[in-house]
Amino acid sequence: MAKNHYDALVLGSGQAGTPLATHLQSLSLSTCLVERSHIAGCCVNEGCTPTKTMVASGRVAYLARRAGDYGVSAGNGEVKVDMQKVRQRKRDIVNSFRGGSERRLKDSGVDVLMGEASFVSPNEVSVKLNDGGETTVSADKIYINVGCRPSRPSIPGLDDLDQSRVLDSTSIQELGEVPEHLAVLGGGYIGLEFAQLFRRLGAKVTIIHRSPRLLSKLDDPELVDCLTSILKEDGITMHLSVPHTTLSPSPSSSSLPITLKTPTTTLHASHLLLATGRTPNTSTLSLASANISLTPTGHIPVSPTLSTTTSHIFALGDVKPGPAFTHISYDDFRILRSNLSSSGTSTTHARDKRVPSVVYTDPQFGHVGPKFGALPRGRYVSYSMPGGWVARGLETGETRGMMKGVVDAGTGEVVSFGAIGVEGGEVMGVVQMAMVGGVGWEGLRDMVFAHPSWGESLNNVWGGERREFVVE
Ligand SMILES: Cc1cc2nc3c(=O)[nH]c(=O)nc-3n(C[C@H](O)[C@H](O)[C@H](O)COP(=O)(O)OP(=O)(O)OC[C@H]3O[C@@H](n4cnc5c(N)ncnc54)[C@H](O)[C@@H]3O)c2cc1C
Ligand SMILES: NC(=O)c1ccc[n+]([C@@H]2O[C@H](COP(=O)([O-])OP(=O)(O)OC[C@H]3O[C@@H](n4cnc5c(N)ncnc54)[C@H](O)[C@@H]3O)[C@@H](O)[C@H]2O)c1
Repeated sequence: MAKNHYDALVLGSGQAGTPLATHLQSLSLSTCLVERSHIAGCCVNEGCTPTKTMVASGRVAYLARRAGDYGVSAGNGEVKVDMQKVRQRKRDIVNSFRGGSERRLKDSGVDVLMGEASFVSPNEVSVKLNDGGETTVSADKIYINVGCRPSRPSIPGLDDLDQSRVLDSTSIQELGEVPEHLAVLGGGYIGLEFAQLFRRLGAKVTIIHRSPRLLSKLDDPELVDCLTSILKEDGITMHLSVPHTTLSPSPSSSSLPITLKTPTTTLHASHLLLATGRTPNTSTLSLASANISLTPTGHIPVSPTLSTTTSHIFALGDVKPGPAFTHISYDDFRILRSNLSSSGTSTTHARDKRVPSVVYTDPQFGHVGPKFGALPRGRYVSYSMPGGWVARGLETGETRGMMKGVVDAGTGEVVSFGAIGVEGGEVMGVVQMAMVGGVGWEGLRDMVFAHPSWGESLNNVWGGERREFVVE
């Protein structure tokens, strides 16, 4: 039975809020968690877990088509996809992951309220309960972990389309059949992962992107261009540098019901995926009642220890500005956990220089370090090596991709690293560890890695194309 006053109140069962709630309760602090939709947040229910589960199906389809390259016969390269089975496999894994989180919360003794939270005052939150009614709870400390939702851009004609064909990153995962022609608006993480997945499952796919290069958040031109050519090789059509698109229903005679017009092209699609970014879930939180104002993008500004302008209220995960990843949200939990103990002096600064990320295309694009355009002033040397130099890649028939390390010319420290490869995320993780441990490029060059592993290529990348440059 829920109480009215708690030591701690957690709003949103995201990647930080769920472990934080159980941790607080384990410290004998009475804790309540409010969640409006489902326990375990976006990552488990509609983000990382389901998408990577579906991407695995796409990879199997890709390999089945290439079976002949390996001397294996698999239906002469003709691959059939049962989308309902792909979806069921995804649903099963999501249910199992969510079930685990629900059990852990229940066992911990945290009070869980399923409903929508909004502030009444700096210490009080009203909860509109999902099964009817409303209640108010108060707490000494409040932790906001409400995440983001897919943005709906304002595009002329969007509202005139048959909305069952207009998809976002959540609804696309519930399709029961493969679209005939998927148009993807936005060439960021979500756009690319779904574009390649549905191409592999059998759809015709076209990406329309605003900027001249895909993946604006990972701006190294050499790496992004490498991944772009791979996606083109996979049969994805791209329209880049498209300043605006207009949409309209196609004439009834057309089998493809969506018409997209850009300044240079007109195309027809069966489905449209909106992958143009995510909006923080702050508009219904009544944050003004807690004396918290928002950034122009609707995020909650925080200090390096994650406190808001109201000192007993903290914000964690995607709802604050900065990189929006599960591992960052979970690290926000770690920072608060550390600071709950008397010796804790943890801040976000420690990780700022070395945020890792992986775009789960195949090959993956793993990256760690600042964006190319955000390298601090200094002298650098970059080393680039094509995937065709990697023994493991040649042996497994997976040479697409490249690796690139950027090194401080004075100290030899690796400043950033990108790996496009089948296990690009794992190789990047090895370099991330080297960066944290102060192992420079020469240490990696001379490290004894097992042969023939992907990691072994870290001996060789420094023999690749070498470029010196200065950031003024
Ligand atoms: C398609 C997709 C794929 C992704 N893939 C990856 C990946 O591979 N790797 C990666 O690191 N990241 C990935 N992400 C991003 C990742 O999912 C998020 O960064 C991660 O979930 C962290 O979110 P969070 O902790 O801020 O909160 P979330 O996980 O977003 O949880 C917030 C919770 O708060 C609830 N909530 C919102 N408002 C209220 C309210 N008023 N009252 C009560 N509850 C509320 C929501 O229902 C939700 O459950 C992906 C995202 C998407 C959409
Ligand atoms: N593998 C992962 O870690 C992973 C996977 C999916 C999502 N995510 C997280 O979720 C976030 C959101 O993903 P996303 O792909 O929606 O956003 P994004 O910001 O990564 O990419 C959206 C892109 O769409 C472009 N765009 C915006 N409006 C447009 C328009 N009208 N026409 C054409 N292009 C337009 C933007 O310029 C931008 O580059 C990611 O940035 C990431 O933090 C992570």
